[in-house]
Amino acid sequence: MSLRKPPPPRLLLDQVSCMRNAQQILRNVNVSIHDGSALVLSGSNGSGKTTFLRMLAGFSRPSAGRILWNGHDITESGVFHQYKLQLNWLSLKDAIKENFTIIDNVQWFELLEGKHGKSMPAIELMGLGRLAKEKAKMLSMGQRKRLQLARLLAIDRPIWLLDEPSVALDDDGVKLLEYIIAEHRRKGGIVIVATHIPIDIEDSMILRLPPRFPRRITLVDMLDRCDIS
Ligand SMILES: Nc1ncnc2c1ncn2[C@@H]1O[C@H](COP(=O)(O)OP(=O)(O)OP(=O)(O)O)[C@@H](O)[C@H]1O
Repeated sequence: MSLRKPPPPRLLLDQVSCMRNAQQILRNVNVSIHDGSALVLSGSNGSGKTTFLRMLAGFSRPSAGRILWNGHDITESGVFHQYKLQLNWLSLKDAIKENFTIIDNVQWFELLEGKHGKSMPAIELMGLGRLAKEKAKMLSMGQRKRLQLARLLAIDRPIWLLDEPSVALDDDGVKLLEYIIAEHRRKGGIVIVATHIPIDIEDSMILRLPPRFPRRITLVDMLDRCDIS
């Protein structure tokens, strides 16, 4: 019998609640996330998936509870400085420079990381090798998503926060996405993904957020709805 203690979670959400626009979006969420694991956030439009990711990225604070990274509260400034360097954020806003080439769009981020040499292999893996010297403005939506994923690989940070990563990808693109997620986890990385479209992520934890209810009707709403003619 082994008496070795299990490792503490890399990320721990402890009774986390979150408000947005004066509405309660998340209530008392508890999740332990270990190296190599994946958390999938699902739920209808407006249920709070992006809000959840934004909170993990430190763009907003929990209204109650704590998010701990290596046992430290990420809202403490000394901790946040280190924590944010662990994050790789992919969102629908793609931050692609239209007049830069595809390779420059990736290398620019890699350079900011003080890294070198991963951009071209990442671009090739994502199937954009032949387009590397083209301007980004000529890319299709799916190719832009592939470019974002290449950037994710080139930057190579341990915690991936992915907001609808499969949107606009074709079947092969989704398979590549599933592959790079599996590889990242195999190396001990963490993946937290908000998605409507089913993605094949082995042994993932699933957090289904309940649908939002419309907020209470105010006097202004009622006046707006009055048909005064
Ligand atoms: N910029 C904002 N300011 C205030 N409230 C917002 C803002 N963006 C979203 N919300 C509100 O927060 C709630 C959760 O939105 P969120 O974007 O997190 O949902 P989601 O599950 O990611 O939705 P979708 O599936 O449509 O992407 C919604 O009720 C929405 O109206």
